Amino acid sequence: MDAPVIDVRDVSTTLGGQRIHRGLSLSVRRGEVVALIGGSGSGKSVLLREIIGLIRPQAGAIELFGQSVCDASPSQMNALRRRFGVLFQDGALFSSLSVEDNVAVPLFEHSDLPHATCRQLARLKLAFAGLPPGAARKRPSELSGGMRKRVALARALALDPELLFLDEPTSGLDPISARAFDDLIRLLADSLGLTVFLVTHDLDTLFSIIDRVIVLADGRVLGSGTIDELRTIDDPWLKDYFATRTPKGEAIHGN
Ligand SMILES: Nc1ncnc2c1ncn2[C@@H]1O[C@H](COP(=O)(O)OP(=O)(O)OP(=O)(O)O)[C@@H](O)[C@H]1O
Repeated sequence: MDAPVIDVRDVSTTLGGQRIHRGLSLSVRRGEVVALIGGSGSGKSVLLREIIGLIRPQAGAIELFGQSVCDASPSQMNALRRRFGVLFQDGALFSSLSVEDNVAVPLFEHSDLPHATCRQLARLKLAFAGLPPGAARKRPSELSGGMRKRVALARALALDPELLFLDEPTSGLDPISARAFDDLIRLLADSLGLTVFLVTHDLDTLFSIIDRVIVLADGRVLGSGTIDELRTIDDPWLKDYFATRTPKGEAIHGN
């Protein structure tokens, strides 16, 4: 069997004197679309930042593609970064750059291609993310929130990653744009064979595009599985969470 694409083992994290993760373990296989859920402050975003090497946990091991993140040298981390894309909650676009240059930045940084070629590739990624050609020369501030999310997604895809991290991808979007964005993520995962790991509060995302849900509580993984499997867990937060939405025959994607 393939080694997991993401492997988190026994991670413990304390930040500002607060224990956030207490021996947390999870893994994600190639091609899975996995959502991480949990109450506010349960440590989802911190875990995401640890997995991508921005924060170092006090204890435990994190591997991406079989390579340790915690022990990676700067050049090893750089090589790892080329294999994954990240879409942060606020998009983190550069307001002073054009949309196409925002998407081209990873190519400017990680390839030896001429800038004109990087921009051509950026325009392809923008089309892939569903943006019209006219958007490329605009500034991010001239686009709608939904379009800016798509620019950020195009940038996360700039280096043709195998793995995509998304932090609250549908936050701030109206329901129609949110569902369209969900559909785009699933389409990309299916057509490119991407592994997707996302943090979300959006139940519609879980019901529509996710293969497996991982629940964080009390600094550990409370459960992992399809929504139907998680409904059987006797936990007050989880029961309240799912009670906000009754099943309408929506089936979670098979696992
Ligand atoms: N740099 C930091 N220094 C100190 N504490 C931090 C830091 N970053 C996060 N925390 C704390 O860690 C805890 C977990 O934060 P995190 O952002 O991971 O929660 P979350 O599960 O993503 O929450 P939400 O769903 O509300 O976004 C919070 O109590 C937060 O205040």
